[in-house]
Amino acid sequence: MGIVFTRLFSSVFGNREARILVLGLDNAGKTTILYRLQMGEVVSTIPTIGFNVETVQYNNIKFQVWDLGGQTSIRYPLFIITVDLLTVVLNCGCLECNAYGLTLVDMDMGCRIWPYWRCYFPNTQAIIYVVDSSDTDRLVTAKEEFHAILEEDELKGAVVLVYANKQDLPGALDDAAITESLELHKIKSRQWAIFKTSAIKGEGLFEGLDWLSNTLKSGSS
Ligand SMILES: Nc1nc2c(ncn2[C@@H]2O[C@H](COP(=O)(O)OP(=O)(O)OP(=O)(O)O)[C@@H](O)[C@H]2O)c(=O)[nH]1
Ligand SMILES: [Mg+2]
Repeated sequence: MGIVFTRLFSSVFGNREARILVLGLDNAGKTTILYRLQMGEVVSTIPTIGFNVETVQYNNIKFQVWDLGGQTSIRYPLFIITVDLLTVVLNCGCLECNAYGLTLVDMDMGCRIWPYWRCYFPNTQAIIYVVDSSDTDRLVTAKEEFHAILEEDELKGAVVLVYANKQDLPGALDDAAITESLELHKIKSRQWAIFKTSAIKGEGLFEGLDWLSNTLKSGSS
């Protein structure tokens, strides 16, 4: 009843909610972006183990933004072997797996075979994929990672916003070059856009969010 009322209230007053995953290789700038969007400030970061989640209210949409650490990825699940069951569960994010109704018959093996990010995929409306545009050595890895994410069933309906981040650094590739490197033109069945950003300077982030909010609004009745 509560949920029905909330939905009714939301549809009458135009408040929308969207769940967004911020993904990308480690050091791409995901956490810096998250807090730039949320607080308007640059925070000092350490590599994210697990996730950060914050709410960003923008353009009449309440974005629930999940920033998943890039140290682990869909292709390289966490391999944590420990006798301490609690450590295994917390480090692997498998509590979230359970929350989505997945049964882990063998907790230890379950954590090891379940790619870590996948626990966060259900009910996602959009992916923000962050690339370090100056890290040219790892663009191939960033591309492979990106296309593997797009293959995931749970993310088939999600729209994609790419942030070509760290534009302030010398040698950073521009949006056209990142488009080519990530082979964005291979994306056929969903809406996507790329924006040049500098999380440090605060440039491009809200332009991307404008595109995202307009795209999400036009996609929902
Ligand atoms: N010059 C520059 N540095 C940036 C920018 N965005 C982030 N950084 C720096 O890049 C480093 C990594 O940023 P994080 O936000 O921690 O990266 P992350 O993607 O969250 O990394 P993981 O948590 O390891 O996945 C930090 O030193 C940031 O200050 C940017 O636009 N320009
Ligand atoms: Mg981080």
